[in-house]
Amino acid sequence: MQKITTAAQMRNMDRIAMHGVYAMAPVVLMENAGHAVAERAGAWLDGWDGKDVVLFCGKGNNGGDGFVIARHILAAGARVYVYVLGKEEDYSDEARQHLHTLQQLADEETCLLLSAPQSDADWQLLQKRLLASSVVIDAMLGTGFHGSLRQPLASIVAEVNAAAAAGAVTVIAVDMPTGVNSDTGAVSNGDDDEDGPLFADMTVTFGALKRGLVLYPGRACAGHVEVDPIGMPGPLLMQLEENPAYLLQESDIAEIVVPRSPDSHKGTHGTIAIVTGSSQMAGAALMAAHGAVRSGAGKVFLRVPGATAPYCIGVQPEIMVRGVGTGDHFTAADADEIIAESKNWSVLAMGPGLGRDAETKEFLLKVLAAVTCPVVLDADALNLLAGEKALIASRGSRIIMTPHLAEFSRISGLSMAEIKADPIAAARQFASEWKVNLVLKGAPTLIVSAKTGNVYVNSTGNAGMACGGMGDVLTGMIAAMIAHQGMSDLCSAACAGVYLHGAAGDACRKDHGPYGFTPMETADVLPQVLASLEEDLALPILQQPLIGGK
Ligand SMILES: NC(=O)C1=CN([C@@H]2O[C@H](COP(=O)(O)OP(=O)(O)OC[C@H]3O[C@@H](n4cnc5c(N)ncnc54)[C@H](O)[C@@H]3O)[C@@H](O)[C@H]2O)[C@@H](O)CC1
Ligand SMILES: [K+]
Repeated sequence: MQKITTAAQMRNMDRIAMHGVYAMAPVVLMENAGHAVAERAGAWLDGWDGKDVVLFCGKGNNGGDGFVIARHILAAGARVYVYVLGKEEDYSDEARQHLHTLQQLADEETCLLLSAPQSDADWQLLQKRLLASSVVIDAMLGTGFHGSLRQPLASIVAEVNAAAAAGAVTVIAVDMPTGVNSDTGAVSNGDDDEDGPLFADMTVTFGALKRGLVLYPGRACAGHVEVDPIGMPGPLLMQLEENPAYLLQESDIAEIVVPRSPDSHKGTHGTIAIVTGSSQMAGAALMAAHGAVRSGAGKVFLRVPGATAPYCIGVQPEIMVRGVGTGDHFTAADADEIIAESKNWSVLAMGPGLGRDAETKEFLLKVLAAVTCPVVLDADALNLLAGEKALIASRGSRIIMTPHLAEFSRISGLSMAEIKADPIAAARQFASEWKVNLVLKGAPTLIVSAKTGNVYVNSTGNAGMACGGMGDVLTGMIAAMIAHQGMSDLCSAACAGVYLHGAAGDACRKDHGPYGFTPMETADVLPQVLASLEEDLALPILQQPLIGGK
């Protein structure tokens, strides 16, 4: 599983690598970092031979990495213009040492060392060089960046972005794209194009992923990301255990969503109860139930308020629908019937289209206090339970809450700005206080384990999924995953549901276009997504075809 770190954790790791028992020379770590970029970017670009490269080296250690890169790509046949943006005397010892080595290689033909542009003529020359080159390497700022870009970096970044937009160059970022905060993903100058961040085609990052490479808006600046261990001692990388966060990838999901046993039956795959809806919003209930059906649930029961039932019965034959009571929303009087039935359920999901009537809150409180199966809470259930931390916490981590950002703001009491400043910390804090597994829906969606506090950052999904009903489908999918054969805990089920939901959205984007595909269509491609997940897995021996087939 790919770990995600903060700048402070990286600095700590660097410090132990250099000054602890490992006693690695700083100059060696920097050499490894620069060499890793030359190698990985070279492989990605089909080699350096004959390429004209413009390389910008900032005044910190990110710039020092740049001096190493210059030496390696020169040896590999590139012609390189190196802009040295810091003063020699201000560089760290290791960066200055690499600059000295590079200075010995400088000539007029293949390696030109230049200082920061000052006059109009300098800027015009820089523009010309950018347009005439094929690759730009950004070694201006890495994990040391914060705030908004100062000059001359802001103007250089604007020139690089303009050259890239003109289709002239491929942009490689070293460790972080310049202008992206490595801890938060915040970018220089927010939405303003002026003084904004650099947009890279590829980023080679060191040691571990940085949060700013997986959180938006920074993630959109990074392009293709590769992580290189740069020779850090293995135990140090393993030690990044404090407040760990991980990127969820296909290989992680393939490990938890294992193929079904060939002798399984519908009882093996769970009885999923979706208890939700109101007459105004019957569709939300149906979409949640459909999400569960398409995720392979053994049986799906939909329980809706009595007056809502006529809109749901017969819509989809595989969903077993029944009305409870006679109203158009649930009330406390409906709770006993649900509690009695729940003894046969593997999981209960509530919230989509539930409505926010005070009587429905009484129903929810009564049901939650009595049922013993795991519960998924979404949408209006979250709004109604906003002040009920003690009741939720008393359920012993048997709940998954799935708020989007606005719902999360309402229940946590945090402002949007506070959440966006550090979503990973906000999500982790909430899961710990409420003792729940949390799915904080957004771009990207974060999942927090109630048991461990580990945070998982989803890597699938796209903006086409930003439409009503997608969350309802997700609720049903997560509920079905809880009952999936071999699923070890609620957090794993939440991770699987979120990842597969995003992957299904990505498949729809590919098939239908960037947006306009529906939540029901998204649920419908799930079997194909599961098929691609199983492709690389060996089939259990009994499932291998005996005759023919592949
Ligand atoms: N031993 C280490 O610490 C290693 C560090 N490495 C590299 O070193 C980088 C971190 O080095 P540093 O801590 O020197 O930081 P950076 O090189 O990322 O940046 C530091 C400089 O950025 C300036 N700065 C900050 N915000 C700015 C803004 N808004 N506008 C303009 N300038 C701004 C600061 O004044 C400082 O001079 C990593 O990203 C990585 O590339 C690698 O060499 C691997 C080893
Ligand atoms: K950089």
